[in-house]
Amino acid sequence: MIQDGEIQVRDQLKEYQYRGDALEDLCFLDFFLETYEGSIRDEDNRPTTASRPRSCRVPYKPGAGKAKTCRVIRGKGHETLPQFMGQWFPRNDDPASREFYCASMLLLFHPWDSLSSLKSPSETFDSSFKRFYESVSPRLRRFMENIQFYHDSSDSAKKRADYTSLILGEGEETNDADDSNLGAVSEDGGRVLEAEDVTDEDIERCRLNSESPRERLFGECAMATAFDVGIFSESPHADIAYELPARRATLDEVKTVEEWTTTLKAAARTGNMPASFEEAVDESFSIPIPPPISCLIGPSVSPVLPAPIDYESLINRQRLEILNADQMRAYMIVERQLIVRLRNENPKQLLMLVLGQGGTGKSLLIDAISQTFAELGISNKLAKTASSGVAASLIGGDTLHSWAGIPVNPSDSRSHWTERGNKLSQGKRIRNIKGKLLWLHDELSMTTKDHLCLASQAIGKVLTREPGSDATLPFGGMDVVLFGDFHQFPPVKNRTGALYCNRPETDKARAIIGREIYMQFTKVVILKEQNRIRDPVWNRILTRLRSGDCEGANLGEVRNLVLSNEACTVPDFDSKEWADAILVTSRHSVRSQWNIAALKKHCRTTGNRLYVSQACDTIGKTGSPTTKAQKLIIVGMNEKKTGKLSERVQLAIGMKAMVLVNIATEAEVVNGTRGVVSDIVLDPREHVLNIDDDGTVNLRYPPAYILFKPDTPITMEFPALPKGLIPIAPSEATFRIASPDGKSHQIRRRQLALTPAYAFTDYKSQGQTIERVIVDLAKPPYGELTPFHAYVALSRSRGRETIRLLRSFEEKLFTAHPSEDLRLEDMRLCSLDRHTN
Ligand SMILES: Nc1ncnc2c1ncn2[C@@H]1O[C@H](COP(=O)(O)OP(=O)(O)OP(=O)(O)O)[C@@H](O)[C@H]1O
Repeated sequence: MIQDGEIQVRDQLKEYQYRGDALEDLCFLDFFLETYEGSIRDEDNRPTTASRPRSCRVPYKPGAGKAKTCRVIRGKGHETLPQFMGQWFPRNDDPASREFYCASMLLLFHPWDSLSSLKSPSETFDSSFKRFYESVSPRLRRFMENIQFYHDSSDSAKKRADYTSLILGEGEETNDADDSNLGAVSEDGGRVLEAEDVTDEDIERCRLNSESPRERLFGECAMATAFDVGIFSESPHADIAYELPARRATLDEVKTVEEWTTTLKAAARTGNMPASFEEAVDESFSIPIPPPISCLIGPSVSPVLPAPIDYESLINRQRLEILNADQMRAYMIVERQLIVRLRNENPKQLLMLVLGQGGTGKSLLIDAISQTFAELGISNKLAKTASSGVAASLIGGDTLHSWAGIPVNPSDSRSHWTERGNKLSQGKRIRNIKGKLLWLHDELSMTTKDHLCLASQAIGKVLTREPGSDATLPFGGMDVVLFGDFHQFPPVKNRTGALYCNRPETDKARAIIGREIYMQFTKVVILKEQNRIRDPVWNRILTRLRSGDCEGANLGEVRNLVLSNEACTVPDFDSKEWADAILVTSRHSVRSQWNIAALKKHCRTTGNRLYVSQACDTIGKTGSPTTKAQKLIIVGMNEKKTGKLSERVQLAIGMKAMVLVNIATEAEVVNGTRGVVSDIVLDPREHVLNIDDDGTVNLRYPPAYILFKPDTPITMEFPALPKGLIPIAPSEATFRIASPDGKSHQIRRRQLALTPAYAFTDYKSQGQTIERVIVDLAKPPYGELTPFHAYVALSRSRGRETIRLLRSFEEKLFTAHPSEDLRLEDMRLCSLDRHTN
């Protein structure tokens, strides 16, 4: 410090030792927390003010060498954060440093004048500390516990870092031959993770800690609000008469389900969906293409032309009456184009955008176009995709990546990306694209410039082999209609990748080409009539939210829907309408905790049992069970690294569920399909059931199969099963883990690819109409919440009667425009819309 113009070395030990008598009872830590050094002279002469009483000052004792300064006692609310320089304090559980630890604690927390007063000459620091500790205040005791907590936390973090460092990066060779090596000694002689180091408690702790504490807390706070407002309640289990546990499958049944699964997988691969199981097992099965139309597509070399077909008369005009003016405008552009194509009249390629707010009927229009293809008998000539699995399942399509066989990060370093990849994916791409007349793609807002370029390359590549294609045109000349709403989610983790972002200086070649292709979509129809939202006030709020123009009155209306606000009309969450309400949240932590609570509520009210399906993990080709050390590594892994199959899946009969993989076909039961679990049949090995006091059945193996009833009825039927039900057996995935000895191990996991569907993340909610929705827009612990999140979540239901917000929100979600690029693009698109007919 500088005193009287000179640099003085501060001696905090001396300052403490020479503290005035009034501060005698302060320990070393409190001395610095509760007092600071001030000047005697200046402060004493200063007049007091009514709002700020003069601080209490205590002079140092003589000998401190501080005649001009004193200690000033800090006022209320004036807090200090001490910073301890150098190494952290010793730990309390290491005998080797015990005396040092006790001396340090006494020095810090026991008031002293000289070091010799901390203990008598005959005793140890340990015994003096023990005496002191018995009478110390709870506050100081907590400080000591926190000092030790630092050591406990760093031990756990180190242990976890050791374990997680074992998780293997991609692309390494597997070594299934030697899977018992986890306890080996590494080449440099260091000891590696021993299986017996790990206990069941370690595994459970790791499972609980797989989420960050802040994320978990965020979820717990959401749940606390949900319990407070009566969405959930903790009722005792004792009075509930649960159903008898599910039956076990017979071996014959297991065999049958295996056959079904194999057949469904094969059907999904070919894209040819049989109408019945019998048809599927018939090897000669294939979708019949109606001869009159298919023979007209492609070059017509036959000298004898069949009589022209009146295509218009084959289309049911009555069903189109539902379409409003803009929907009809867009529909007719597509129909006219299709008929000209079918007549082989070489029309100009159609590249059209159909845009519109959530609920303006884009999906309905896609459905109307699909039905026209069906009525003309050419459903196999229509391709439908979306950016996400859920949106794809809503329109009966596939994800763009899966349909066009686009790898995650395609590179053209050695050869063009379309020429690489295994035969299976190349073959699938050809089957999907070949012969298509029209490609409809939904959820445009999440499609990047890169995606559009890649899709154009994939389609162009396949069509080069087709007569009538034009390699100089994007998509090889195929007609394309893109659907969406740019005010919904932009591309994940790549906002500037959105089609409306023009970044020629920074974009790479592929994005620049994608943007060029996008600019060729000059036919634009904007759907304006709102069909989902029936509440004009809510519609106005959402329209303003899209451009960040909400005002005080709008915000007031939204606040009135926050369940914890007094002005909010809290619905009866046990009523028929609200019992099925779905939560939309930005965070997985809230989603997963909500799903568990909702499933328990379902079980309590219906008497259906809760089952916990534990994934069956085995090691590579040997099939031996995983060791505890391996289990510890695996429970800490993100689901993205375990083939998207969860370690545990909660299940109950009657549960609302969502399928997480493409199970039955590319068009019927796919990733994102929602429905209800109508039966659970256990694995035949499940002899002795492990049932908790609350009736929960902890399964040792995933069930042999469940019966699933999709919300959208399926056409396929299975022998001996009621119509509309589909059996779902556990899916399989393989992934790798590594041990520190450099050996890697392939883990094979069997688990049901299913999740309870009482809560969705906002990304998964995009495109869905949800009759009753509870939206969570609270500021998350990490990352940001944008107006896109708010708009997507709040536009899922019909109005103020059917929407509630769980917690309060930040106003800027409603008052900031989501993107300047989008504001400019909106103007350009409006102008194109006016000129499209
Ligand atoms: N012309 C119409 N007449 C009556 N109802 C309609 C019409 N168009 C759409 N709907 C209904 O409005 C609701 C929303 O339609 P749809 O899901 O097609 O909207 P969307 O534009 O695809 O929404 P999102 O952007 O959220 O996916 C649906 O229940 C649909 O049946």
